[in-house]
Amino acid sequence: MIFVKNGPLKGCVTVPGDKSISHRAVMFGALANGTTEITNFLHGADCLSTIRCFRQLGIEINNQASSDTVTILGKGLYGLRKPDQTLDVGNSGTTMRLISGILCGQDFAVTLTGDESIRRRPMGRIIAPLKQMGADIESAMSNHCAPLLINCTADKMSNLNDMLTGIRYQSPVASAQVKSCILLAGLYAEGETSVTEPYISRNHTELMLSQFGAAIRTKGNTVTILPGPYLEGRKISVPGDISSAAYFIAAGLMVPNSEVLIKNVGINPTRDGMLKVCKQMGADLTLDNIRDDGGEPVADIVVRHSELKGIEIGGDIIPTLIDEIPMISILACFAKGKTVIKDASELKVKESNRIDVMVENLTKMGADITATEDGMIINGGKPLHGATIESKLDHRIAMSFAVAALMAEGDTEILNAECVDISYPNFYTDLKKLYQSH
Ligand SMILES: O=C(O)C1=C[C@@H](OP(=O)(O)O)[C@@H](O)[C@H](O)C1
Ligand SMILES: C=C(OP(=O)(O)O)C(=O)O
Repeated sequence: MIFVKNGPLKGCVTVPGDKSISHRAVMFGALANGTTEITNFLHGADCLSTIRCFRQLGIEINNQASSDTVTILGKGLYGLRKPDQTLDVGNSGTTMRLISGILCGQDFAVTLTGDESIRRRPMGRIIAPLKQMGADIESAMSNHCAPLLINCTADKMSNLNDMLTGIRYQSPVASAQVKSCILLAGLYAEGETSVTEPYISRNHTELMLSQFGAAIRTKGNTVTILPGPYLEGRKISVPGDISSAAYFIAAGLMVPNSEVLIKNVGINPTRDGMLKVCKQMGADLTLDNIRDDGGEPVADIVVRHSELKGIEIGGDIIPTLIDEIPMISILACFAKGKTVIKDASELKVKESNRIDVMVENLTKMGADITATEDGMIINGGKPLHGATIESKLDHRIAMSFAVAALMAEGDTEILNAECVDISYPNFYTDLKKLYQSH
């Protein structure tokens, strides 16, 4: 797909539902008793993978493409059935890691796999704690990656009660997927299960599980859950995804004379690092109509073109903006001075190695950017020119460069641009509307 310099961006956009919250709503709805109705569900390929897996596990899910509402007929914590085939999570790390915690609590064996990218991503980070809980979970190729073989049938369990055992886990990484996986296994464990993280990662699991009736509490960086006994189906309204809003925030700030209103965006403080960073860089960015939507804070965001300055980004803010770093690194190319992004080595184990892929592609466009061990250094101010961009089938890379192209002289070609389907199927249409509507 070819993109050219364009702008200004004017008008209003409503981003689709939050990916993390959509996944969790399906999973917890399946484990609850009764009906769960999800509005503003994200119909991206990743969340559809979660729906497909839970259908294979015997859950009835009504999902009409014409409507944003999905209905789950939950069967309770012990209502899943053995699937006939291997479960395929597609490209979704969230599905793979969270479902593994749930499947370790089931009395049937199952194999989990996914696409080529998923089969390269590290699963040792969930295998180790799940094994500590007494689960029988293995990497099929013994390489700490998927396919995963899970067999926690009664005869395989080391615990005399045929159950998982609660653990106190000190996680080496700040990862909501690792944390959520262990907490979900904790629903099926004997005693308390707790996870302590080096920095707090997104807390949607904690907020939503508690609404479903789980006994879960947070103190500092530690979350503790008690087993079962009963989750109750409920209505869930999914806020717009701040990770999708990030592209319009950046485009509005970078392209001269732009003014964009982004409506109904989730601003949970464990996800809002991009807003803080933009402010610190000097952005003209305001939050209007701040409200609570079913336990998650939501706002409308107004951004106007701004002169930005480089800053240092690292430490506890990183998990709160981890998926926005590709976009932030492009923003830094248009800021005055130096931006240093550190403590972000997790970027290397996403859908692609997002440090290398950003540095490689931005260098092709003429940026002054260097990869470091745990991030990147960008000297802003060099004009960008069009280039051929390898998206590496990574949705966040494709979307980030579609925005960079608006500021680059000449054509920018993005290879495999359709991979945005993973989290934002209408992204290019929504972006175009903002610069073509006036
Ligand atoms: O829990 C989640 O929904 C997610 C957690 C993050 O991954 P990690 O837990 O690996 O940091 C994030 O990058 C991913 O897009 C979604
Ligand atoms: C890393 C991401 O997702 P996941 O880990 O679920 O594949 C993402 O959406 O940027």
